[in-house]
Amino acid sequence: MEQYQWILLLLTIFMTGIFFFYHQSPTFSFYCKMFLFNGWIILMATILSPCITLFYGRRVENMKFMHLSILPLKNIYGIKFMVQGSENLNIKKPYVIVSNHQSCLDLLGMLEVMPERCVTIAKKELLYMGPVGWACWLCGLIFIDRKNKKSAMDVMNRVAQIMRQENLRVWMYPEGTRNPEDTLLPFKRGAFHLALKAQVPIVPIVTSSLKCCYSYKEKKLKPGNCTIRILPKIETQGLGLEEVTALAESTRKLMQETFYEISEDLHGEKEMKP
Ligand SMILES: CCCCCCCCCCCCCCCCC(=O)SCCNC(=O)CCNC(=O)[C@H](O)C(C)(C)COP(=O)(O)OP(=O)(O)OC[C@H]1O[C@@H](n2cnc3c(N)ncnc32)[C@H](O)[C@@H]1OP(=O)(O)O
Ligand SMILES: CCCCCCCC/C=C\CCCCCCCC(=O)OC[C@@H](O)COP(=O)(O)O
Repeated sequence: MEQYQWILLLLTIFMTGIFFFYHQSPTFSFYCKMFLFNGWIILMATILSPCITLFYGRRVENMKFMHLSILPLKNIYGIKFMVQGSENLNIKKPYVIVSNHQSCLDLLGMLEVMPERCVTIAKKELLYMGPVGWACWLCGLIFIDRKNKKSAMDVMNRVAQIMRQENLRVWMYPEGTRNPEDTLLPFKRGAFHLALKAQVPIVPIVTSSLKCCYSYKEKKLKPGNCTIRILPKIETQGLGLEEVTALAESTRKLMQETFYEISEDLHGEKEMKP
């Protein structure tokens, strides 16, 4: 046999193996789906980043490229978002969005409802993910070093200074990390310091439990319907910095109640856990 025929034969055996295992093992099919999910993001970032650098440079408007390139993932994986309360985002001025963070699927939900001129606060590690980090930087994401609290706070304080000047909305995950459980983690205070310092409102956005579509523990990724509820803004004008903790607590309580209310598999769950 010629060399290329050997290669074709090996490739066919390899693909048949993948096909076989994909249907035999749920764990293997989960990893295949995750590979495709991350692979798609890396591919899009690799193709688009050089073009965006060349034509636009770093600007918050590039977020629409992220939106367009990530959109197909929603259809590929059959994840449907029902959005409630969109009218609550009809605010012309800057504001801080606080949202719960369950898994990588939150990226799809975030892009589904993200208003114009909105940047996300993200962990610094994302910046080192090659083309993905480059794409995030081009879209204006703001990176914080969670291990270096002082520098993280400095960055946040600078954001507070510029968000009114630049008319920016800021998207934050106050839990500070992904949390697949049904009880929200205690809120970090960065988002609330930001809103109070810039004297802008807070808009809480809650995504219902994603367990119907995704669970890393159970190695599950399947089509499903989720609800995203945008709550009315919480005004911060006139509030002092001494009220940060109370504001963070009351916002968390409101979001936890909303989470139980909109998560179908948690209906009836009323008890508030600490
Ligand atoms: C174009 C093509 C595209 C294709 C490719 C697409 C790529 C797609 C990729 C997209 C990626 C999407 C991005 C998603 C990423 C999401 C994340 O990374 S989430 C993780 C990062 N985010 C956060 O961690 C935010 C939340 N954290 C905080 O807000 C924190 O408060 C903190 C600012 C990091 C500080 O940390 P820490 O000290 O642990 O925080 P606290 O416990 O809250 O505070 C302790 C203490 O300090 C006071 N304080 C907090 N902030 C301030 C401040 N700014 N100024 C003054 N004081 C502050 C706080 O009050 C506490 O004091 P106290 O006395 O105890 O009350
Ligand atoms: C040339 C070097 C190539 C490096 C390749 C790196 C591979 C990167 C793979 C896929 C990139 C997909 C990025 C998806 C981003 C999803 C956002 C997200 O969910 O971030 C997690 C963060 O909110 C919280 O982090 P932790 O829960 O604290 O952890």
